[in-house]
Amino acid sequence: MRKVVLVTGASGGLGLVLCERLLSLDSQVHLCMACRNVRKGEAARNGLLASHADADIALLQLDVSSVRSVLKAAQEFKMRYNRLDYLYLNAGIMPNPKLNFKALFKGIFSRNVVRMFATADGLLTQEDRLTSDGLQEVFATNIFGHFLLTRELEPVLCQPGLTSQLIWTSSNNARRSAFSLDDIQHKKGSEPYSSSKYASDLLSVALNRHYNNKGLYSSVICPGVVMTNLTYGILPSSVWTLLMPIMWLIRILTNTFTLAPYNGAEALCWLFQQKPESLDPVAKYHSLTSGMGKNYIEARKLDVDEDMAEALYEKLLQLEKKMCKKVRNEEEDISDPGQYLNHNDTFKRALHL
Ligand SMILES: NC(=O)C1=CN([C@@H]2O[C@H](COP(=O)(O)OP(=O)(O)OC[C@H]3O[C@@H](n4cnc5c(N)ncnc54)[C@H](OP(=O)(O)O)[C@@H]3O)[C@@H](O)[C@H]2O)C=CC1
Ligand SMILES: CC(C)=CCC[C@@H](C)[C@H]1CC[C@H]2C3=C(CC[C@]12C)[C@@]1(C)CCC(=O)C[C@@H]1CC3
Repeated sequence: MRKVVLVTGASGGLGLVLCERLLSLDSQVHLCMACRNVRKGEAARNGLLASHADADIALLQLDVSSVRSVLKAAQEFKMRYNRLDYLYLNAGIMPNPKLNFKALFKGIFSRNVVRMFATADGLLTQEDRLTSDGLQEVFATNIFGHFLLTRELEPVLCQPGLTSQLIWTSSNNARRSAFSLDDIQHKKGSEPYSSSKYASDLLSVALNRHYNNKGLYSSVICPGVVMTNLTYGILPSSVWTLLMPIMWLIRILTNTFTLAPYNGAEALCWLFQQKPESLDPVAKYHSLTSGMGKNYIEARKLDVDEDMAEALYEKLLQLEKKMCKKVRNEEEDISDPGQYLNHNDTFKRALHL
């Protein structure tokens, strides 16, 4: 049976390279590229068709940070396909990153240098903002939109007698101390990215608990440090040009500097080829590249506990209920113009007109 695959954030970076690699692994796949920017999506699709002329590649307009867009895209997907075998939850943002140069300089001369380059612990902060739904944008994009998408796609993901996979693009930058159950959106801190990536690790564990019995399996991967728009946004391009030779040297020191998106996508592709039942529900699958440029995968235990995962899952369910109600109420208001006439009548009566 031909597999159906949906990739979020497919217009560039890791998502686009993943699409290319999936088509090379399985030319029969039905590939659906979910992109927020239709023009960019079309350009990406045309690029793929240039090298895979017979491939079945569809586009789906999706802004994961918008509740309305997620609900609409899920509806559209369910009208087009009756099942989904792989859902890659890959779109992600790290807005307005600030690099702490003092910490970087100190770290280079410390015993923790390798760890610092692998995880960026203590090196990065971001400035978050609110979406039009009133959610923190990093949380809405990296976590909540994907959670909602998964829930809305449950009917096509959980088909009797079939298994399916959710694959989250997490990060080495996921850090327990950046996340708080009392502030899951990270309204109060300055590391929303670390918080959201830790939340994805927790959520994957909880989803396994709730959905494995329905044939749905969730995994998280870390692509390593990859040169994409997300990383280029951290420093001015002239600085990156100067740093690139050093970045290649660092690869000898740490296998997490995968650098090329092709290498970073290794774990994403590896999971595509695995039986979901054989995967470890509490592992993170790392794409690694040796100093000689060889790609390989390593599974490392997640730093999560089940109770915390469950508590986050419950909070997300509550938020889902609240946000969907809000959006559906707003839609009813728009589709029932009569009520504005009624408001108008009440207004006129009040003025004795
Ligand atoms: N690069 C790295 O070193 C690492 C990256 N990651 C993770 O990998 C994933 C992919 O990032 P990467 O390829 O590096 O970064 P890019 O910035 O190159 O790509 C991000 C993709 O996500 C899309 N996207 C962003 N916001 C939204 C949104 N609201 N709705 C829909 N799509 C959206 C972008 O679309 P558009 O083209 O419209 O901007 C783009 O296609 C992210 O989750 C990131 O956190 C994890 C660890 C390391
Ligand atoms: C001397 C030298 C090479 C300085 C540059 C250092 C930093 C720009 C990098 C050191 C660790 C990197 C890192 C990321 C981005 C680039 C660094 C901060 C990520 C945050 C990118 C996105 C992730 O999800 C995790 C990465 C962890 C490590």
